[in-house]
Amino acid sequence: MTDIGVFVNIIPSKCKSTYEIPIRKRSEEKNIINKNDKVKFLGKEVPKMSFLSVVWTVLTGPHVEIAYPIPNEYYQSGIFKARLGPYDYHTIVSAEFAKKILTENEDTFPKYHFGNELPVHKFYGTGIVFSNGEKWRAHRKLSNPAFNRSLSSNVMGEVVLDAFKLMNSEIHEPIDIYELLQHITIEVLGLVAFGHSFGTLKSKELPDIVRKYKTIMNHVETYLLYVFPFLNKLPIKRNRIFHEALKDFDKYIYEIIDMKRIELIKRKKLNESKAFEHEELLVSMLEASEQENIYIGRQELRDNMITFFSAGNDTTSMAISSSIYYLARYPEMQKRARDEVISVIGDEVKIPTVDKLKDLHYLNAIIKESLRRYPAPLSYRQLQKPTKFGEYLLPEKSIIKVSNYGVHHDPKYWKNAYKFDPDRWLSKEKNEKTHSFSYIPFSAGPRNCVGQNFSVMEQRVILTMFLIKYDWSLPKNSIHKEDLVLSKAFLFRPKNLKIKFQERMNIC
Ligand code: HEM
Repeated sequence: MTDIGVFVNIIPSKCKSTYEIPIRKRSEEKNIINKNDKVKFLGKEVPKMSFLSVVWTVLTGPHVEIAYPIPNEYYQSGIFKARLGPYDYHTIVSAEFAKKILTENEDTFPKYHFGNELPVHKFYGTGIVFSNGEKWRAHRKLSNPAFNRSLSSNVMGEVVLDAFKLMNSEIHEPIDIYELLQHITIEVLGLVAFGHSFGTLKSKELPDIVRKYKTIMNHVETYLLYVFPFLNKLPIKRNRIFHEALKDFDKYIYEIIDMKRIELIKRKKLNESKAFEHEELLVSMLEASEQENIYIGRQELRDNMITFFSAGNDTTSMAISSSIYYLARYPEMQKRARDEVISVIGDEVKIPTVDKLKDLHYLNAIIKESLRRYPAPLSYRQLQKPTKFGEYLLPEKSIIKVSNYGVHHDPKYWKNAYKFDPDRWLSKEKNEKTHSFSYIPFSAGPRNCVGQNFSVMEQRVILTMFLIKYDWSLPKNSIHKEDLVLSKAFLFRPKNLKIKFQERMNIC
């Protein structure tokens, strides 16, 4: 941390700022002075997080907006900025501003392109999450039908039954629930995306390829590598281990892709259709690319498969972990959720059907509330033109982050915003003070989450089966007694969250 000066915002703090922007047809804007082919926008300066607060949040927490609680000043402006390394990041916490960014045409506010040297780019490449324009539209066209065809509560349920076997052999000790859920979701995604079992639940010992994946993710999520990009270029051990793990992981994924392509060609020759109730994502995308006449190359398939695999596992694991955590912390909620599950599904450990899952109103409220408290903080965009947010005018190229976490805790729309309260989703008044964009865990608009139905189904299946099979609680010495403590990763995840499970006595 010697190069602390990188944090310092060189723009002097004053109440008015002046931006010089090449002329466009924007004469309707206020505060414009025409001058020699240039216009000057005199906008009020967006509130800036102090240097010390930024340093503190980077060192102690996962994200700058998680200054807890978010200061009211930022809710009044709806936007604030923080200097991270070489750039100013503008964070939106207003539902109205989020709506503006998310619902406009996807080309007006495209995804921010993280530098090619950054680990996020090296791992995800230019698949659906990070591409823009025509390339993104082609990916999305192939992904939508593929996701609809790959939903299967049976695959998810079978994996949970395997997890129970592993849990029962270790039930005398509190279990790291996030880690277990990661193994469950990796296994589900392996089967759903590639028709491939990674074997994460066969034994406590993790398969080598999954350990490599974790090494990669650990590196990709290291915040300091984004704040100080030069670190990525240093010939240090950490970077070398990352590149080696990435090479091995890629080789593994390419082998699966090649195998599936051959399988598909063989099936075509024999004129066979698969006898499964669902189709693997990879195969569905290959089929859709033929039907739509959209060519998808080997590397693009790799980028998308890796994206689905990764986007789907940490996010869903966090969502279920926080539900399990709150149910451990509030036993009366756990009992109410279990009573509901038993009354709708019965007291037998079995895979629930999709129809029944929809009738679990209280459980669904728990899932919604968990996603409100801890959504996946992802959406980075870059302005292609000067854009007004209320009284603030931001220049072209500004980097914008839509903080769904911030929006989800705005006191304008959420009473006791930091309280976990599933009943807020069931009460009649719930819609009185809301805004259509005050709840956006899966983002919204054209670039919303393509896997949201998949994830919600997975959360429902896993929580339902856990509620029938086990009672659970926080160990006496838990660091999470007062609140969920988060690790310093890029995405939200709990820090060492151990849960004590006990098999219920009266289940069939
Ligand atoms: C609780 C679980 C999940 C949450 C909270 C979540 C959240 C999000 C959010 C906020 C975005 C927008 C990102 C942005 O604007 O940069 C997104 C996009 C995306 N998500 Fe999810 N997600 C979840 C599960 C999944 C699953 C299970 C998959 C796939 C298996 C998935 C695949 C994707 C993809 C491919 C995109 C990019 C869509 C596009 O750009 O067109 N997500 N997700």
